[in-house]
Amino acid sequence: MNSIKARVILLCVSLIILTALAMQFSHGWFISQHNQRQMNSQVANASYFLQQYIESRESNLRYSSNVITQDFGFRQAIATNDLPTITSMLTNHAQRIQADLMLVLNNDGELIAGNELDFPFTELANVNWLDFNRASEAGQFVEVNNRLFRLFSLPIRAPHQIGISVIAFEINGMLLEELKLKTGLDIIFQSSLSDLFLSTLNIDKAEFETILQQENLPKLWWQRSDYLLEKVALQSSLEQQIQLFLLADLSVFYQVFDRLNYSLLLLTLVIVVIAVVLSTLLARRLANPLSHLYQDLIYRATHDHLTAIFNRYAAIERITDELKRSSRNDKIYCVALCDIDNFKKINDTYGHAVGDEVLRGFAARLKTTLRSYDVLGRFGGEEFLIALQLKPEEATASFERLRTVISSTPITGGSELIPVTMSCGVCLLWPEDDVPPMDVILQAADSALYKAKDHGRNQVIFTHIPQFPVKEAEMDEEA
Ligand SMILES: Nc1nc2c(ncn2[C@@H]2O[C@H](COP(=O)(O)OP(=O)(O)OP(=O)(O)O)[C@@H](O)[C@H]2O)c(=O)[nH]1
Repeated sequence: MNSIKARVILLCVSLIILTALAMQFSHGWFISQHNQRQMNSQVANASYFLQQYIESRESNLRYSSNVITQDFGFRQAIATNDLPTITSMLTNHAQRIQADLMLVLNNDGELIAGNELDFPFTELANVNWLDFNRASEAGQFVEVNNRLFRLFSLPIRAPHQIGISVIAFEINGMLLEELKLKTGLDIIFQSSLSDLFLSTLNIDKAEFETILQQENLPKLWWQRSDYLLEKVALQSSLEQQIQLFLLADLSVFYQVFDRLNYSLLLLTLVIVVIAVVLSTLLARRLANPLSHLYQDLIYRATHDHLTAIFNRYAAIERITDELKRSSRNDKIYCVALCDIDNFKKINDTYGHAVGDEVLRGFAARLKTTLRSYDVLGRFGGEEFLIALQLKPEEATASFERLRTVISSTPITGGSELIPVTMSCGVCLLWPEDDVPPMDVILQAADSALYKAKDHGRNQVIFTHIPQFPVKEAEMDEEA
């Protein structure tokens, strides 16, 4: 592919991919930050909602419980320690106000009676009612028979305090599921001292303990936390043994996030494909004229405009490169300067335009005679530079053939057929010798050319660089 075209396509596609990647990255970063903020605020709202729910249910019960604590018959039953009456009244009232637990303590905090329960009444004896009573103004979470209750107390006065009424509602699985529906989060109550564990998650206490111990923070920027777990500070729970946790499952958020990401990725791919197509079209429109211009410039810089062969500098450059790179082994390198004989006379006789035509014809004839990998360049004026790689025994014949190709047939100039001869000075370079500098080679060839002119023109004179003696024997062999 044209290199300008390839570069334009590469540039456009790289820019698009870079932009798309930056978009993906910033989008991912902002969404995940947004998710994190959303989750934090959802957890905070849920925590507030839970506390409000518990407080409002508690205050409703407080209000309804006042009816019994102020009931004359109830107070009389307590004063006379009429346990059957107290139990029956507590049971009836508890059913009416939907309290799960209604107890009566004496002023010393000892349990006297309670409503009918679905677990042995003796379990209540395990609760430290004295401690509970001390902090009874605020509601308390208390574990009874491996079940969790929210309790509060009310004094029973007649008019002096004759006992304490304890009222509670149970926090059970059903209630937690209901609260989960309202908050959207998983709720976990557990005791730090016993086996009590209530949760909307499908795991047991041991598994939850493992989750608690795990560090849930992602270590690397592309990693994600699967969940957000927050401990809710309970205002008061006896000896702080009851703990409440809220857990947000982040996978739901990430599902939406991933779906968005995949559609963005797809969009990016579509954009990249469109970019490739458009940049190819753009590159074609840009590159074609540019590459023509570039090739034209290169051609002009390296070719002689009259003869359409290499100019002096391009020819010298190629010869220098070949001398550096080529492994000539058994071949010699011949650098020749060939000059049209008495060219001034042609100009003078036929005019400059015909002279130009002769120069063109001369170059063209040499070009068709030489091999494609031989170097032919216009050295200046009517002087030409030729470089051939030959076996030593081929050198004389090859240059003689060139000389004869020129002299044997006249060159057409205008309506004239003009006989032309050339003289050549050839500098021979042997493969085992060091390569002399180019100007030294050219100078040697020029001296040989001068000799050829001096000896009557239309001939080829071979030479060598003085410190690189010519292998006479090999040349003679061929001659
Ligand atoms: N038409 C034409 N003439 C050129 C061009 N470049 C150089 N010349 C002429 O070539 C002639 C070269 O003349 P000389 O240097 O005296 O050489 P010569 O007449 O060939 O004589 P010898 O080289 O000694 O055989 C000059 O008259 C230049 O003006 C060219 O591009 N076109």
